[in-house]
Amino acid sequence: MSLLPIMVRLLRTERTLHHSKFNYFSANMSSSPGKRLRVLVDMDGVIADFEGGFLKKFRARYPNEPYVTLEDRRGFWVSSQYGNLRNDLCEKAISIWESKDFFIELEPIPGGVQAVKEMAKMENTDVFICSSPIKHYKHCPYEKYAWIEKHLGSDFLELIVLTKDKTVVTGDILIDDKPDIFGVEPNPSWEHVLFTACHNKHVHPSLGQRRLQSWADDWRAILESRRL
Ligand SMILES: Cc1cn([C@H]2C[C@H](O)[C@@H](COP(=O)(O)O)O2)c(=O)[nH]c1=O
Ligand SMILES: [Mg+2]
Repeated sequence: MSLLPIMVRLLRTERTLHHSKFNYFSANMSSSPGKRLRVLVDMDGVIADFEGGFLKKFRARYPNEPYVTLEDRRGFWVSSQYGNLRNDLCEKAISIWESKDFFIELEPIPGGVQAVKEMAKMENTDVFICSSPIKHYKHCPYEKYAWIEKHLGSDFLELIVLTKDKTVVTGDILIDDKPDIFGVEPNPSWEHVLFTACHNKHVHPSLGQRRLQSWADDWRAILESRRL
């Protein structure tokens, strides 16, 4: 087993602690009520129900094929779990999210839209939607923009970051359902708060990693803790 991912996580945790200590002292010294915060919010699995939308469309298109219930989902990659079920199911799974209307028709995750709107109105707070598009770009990027406009409003069209590599985006917090987020930047500026989803419920958080169980959970407290 490679020790590299563990060492990277340890370094990130150390960096997070260092940041919070630094911010604590600087906040106290300046008697400032708190620093300006930049929050990055993921789309799929955080505000848009990718898993529910996928399962519904997979069962409708392939009614005679086996499928994985949301209860039995394990691991971030749906395509891998379906491929493990039977080789050809990997391609069939991919065909679902490569289809027109897949992304635009995703249902909002309960409480997500309201929370993001509220967050964006908070004083000293900048919110960006940070999402990874698929490489099959015919529909996905367009539909991600359309989804944001439909559910969050046109003002949020200014606040979208589409990237395969979230480590190059700077921010204080990244709320994301993917347990391992790596890229070219070994020390991303953000603290990754893991948003609970069917596929990561059983994942043990890495050292010091915080979770947001749902949008009913205390996301405001998590934001405020980074402001100190
Ligand atoms: C589960 C799964 C997802 N994808 C794609 C679909 C989305 O465009 C991204 C995930 O984006 P996020 O910003 O990290 O939420 O990944 C995929 O290609 N294969 C999969 O199995
Ligand atoms: Mg996601």
